[in-house]
Amino acid sequence: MSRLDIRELVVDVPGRADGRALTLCVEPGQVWGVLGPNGAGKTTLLHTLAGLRTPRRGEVLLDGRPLATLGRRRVAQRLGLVFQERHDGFPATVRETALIGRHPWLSPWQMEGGEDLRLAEAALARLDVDHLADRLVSTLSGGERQRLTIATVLTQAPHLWLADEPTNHLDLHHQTEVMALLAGEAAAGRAVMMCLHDLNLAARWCDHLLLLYPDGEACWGPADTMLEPAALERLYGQRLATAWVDGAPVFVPAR
Ligand SMILES: Nc1ncnc2c1ncn2[C@@H]1O[C@H](COP(=O)(O)OP(=O)(O)OP(=O)(O)O)[C@@H](O)[C@H]1O
Repeated sequence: MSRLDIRELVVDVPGRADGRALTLCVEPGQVWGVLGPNGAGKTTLLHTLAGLRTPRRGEVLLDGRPLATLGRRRVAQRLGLVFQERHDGFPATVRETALIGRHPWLSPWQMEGGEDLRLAEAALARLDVDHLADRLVSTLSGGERQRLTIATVLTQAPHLWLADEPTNHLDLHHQTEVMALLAGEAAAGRAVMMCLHDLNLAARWCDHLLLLYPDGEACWGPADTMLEPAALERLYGQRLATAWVDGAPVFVPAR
């Protein structure tokens, strides 16, 4: 299983001072939530951790080796990224799209085999989009498209998930299903880091939290130490009312 070491990392948010450098480890079995208001740098951080953007300072190690020294294929065999934005290059069916998740495991020009297809079909069923397998992606609803994105990363079978708002567009049931899936991945020894706007999903499912402030300040640690109403109110510039339900805090905007 894989771990990500983040050392003295300053992500390159254009026009912003460095703020606090991040030093933390995302370890097998952990579920990290990244919280912060719009523009705080959550997506920029995730893309930096995936090696798609160069940090301003510091480094990211995947299994002890600097990300920058690993080939993209090696990275993609261990690390899966659920993008927030999607740009479909050419017309493809749902099944063909899920199979893209196998590309890091195939040599150039190698066709997908029976086992690849089995993994893709299982992932589509897990995300409840198997009945859409022959449909063109362009015909899907927003929530169906989001579930396909997650099914494609599940087909990729990474050790480490970086997920940018994985519950975007999802109804309540499918939000819960996706959070349970990601928690299950962690329980199976993989690691998860995800950006979330829903504090309550974070409180219920994440065991570690990273709070990113718009000025580049940050704090992180075990979720139960980070879910301080005053810190969260400062994070979002929003007063909150707090209740306890099912053993987890629930945060509601105060009017
Ligand atoms: N290429 C770019 N040029 C200029 N500014 C950029 C560029 N890319 C990102 N930014 C800015 O960097 C900041 C951080 O963006 P980022 O997408 O990481 O925020 P975020 O926390 O994910 O926001 P959201 O919650 O809205 O998704 C934003 O203010 C954004 O406008």
